[in-house]
Amino acid sequence: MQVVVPYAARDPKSRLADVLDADERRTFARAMRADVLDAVRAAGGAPTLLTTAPVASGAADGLGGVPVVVDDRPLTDAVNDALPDEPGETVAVVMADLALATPESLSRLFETPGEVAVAPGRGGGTNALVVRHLDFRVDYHGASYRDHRRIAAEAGLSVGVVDSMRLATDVDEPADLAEVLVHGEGRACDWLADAGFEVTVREGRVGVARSDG
Ligand SMILES: Nc1nc2c(ncn2[C@@H]2O[C@H](COP(=O)(O)OP(=O)(O)OP(=O)(O)O)[C@@H](O)[C@H]2O)c(=O)[nH]1
Ligand SMILES: C[C@H](OP(=O)(O)O)C(=O)O
Repeated sequence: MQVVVPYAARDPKSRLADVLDADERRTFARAMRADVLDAVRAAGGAPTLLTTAPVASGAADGLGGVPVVVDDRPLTDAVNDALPDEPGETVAVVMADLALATPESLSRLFETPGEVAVAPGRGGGTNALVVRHLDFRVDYHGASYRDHRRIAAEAGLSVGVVDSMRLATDVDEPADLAEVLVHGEGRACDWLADAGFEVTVREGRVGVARSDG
């Protein structure tokens, strides 16, 4: 399956600016991207990185052999350009900030039936999609899960939904780092631990703290 992995290269993960400086956010975003690319390949997908600006390619960043498309238009326009334009074509879209994605969770998405299959994100977004019909187009940001269901319904397309904690967890805000430390198995989790982040439990609630940052 062709899998488009969108990646904002210029100022990634700006909502983590309170806990990571700009260089750290770039490094952490690259680590998440590498985890996602590894998981896509292990699930049998053929990833293409859809990036807003050129990226250094190399095996160390999980980019060895991955085609890179540079498109600096807004996310929705760039993804729509990559969706099927021939009958019978299938294209998946998997965000580069799904640090908990595993081959198993992605395989479940890829196997979910429907002219459109959706992995909703916590907070109303759309973390991953499989598009098997020409008439579907994306509209990201805001409550995009609801918007994508409406767009599919208006086009008369069937929709499958995958219920997956791993695919629902996009890493946007500092609190999401706890999810990566608790459930992560890859480079993003390792990078956070090396940077001094650890899980805290205060008054029964899980959070993160940085010991040497
Ligand atoms: N190609 C492309 N990818 C994008 C764009 N904006 C976001 N992305 C990617 O889409 C996914 C979801 O992005 P968001 O969480 O909305 O944005 P972000 O830039 O990662 O983070 P914030 O700056 O905190 O909003 C991530 O994999 C981003 O790297 C864009 O304009 N073009
Ligand atoms: C791409 C966007 O991500 P968010 O800004 O919700 O993380 C969405 O899911 O529509």
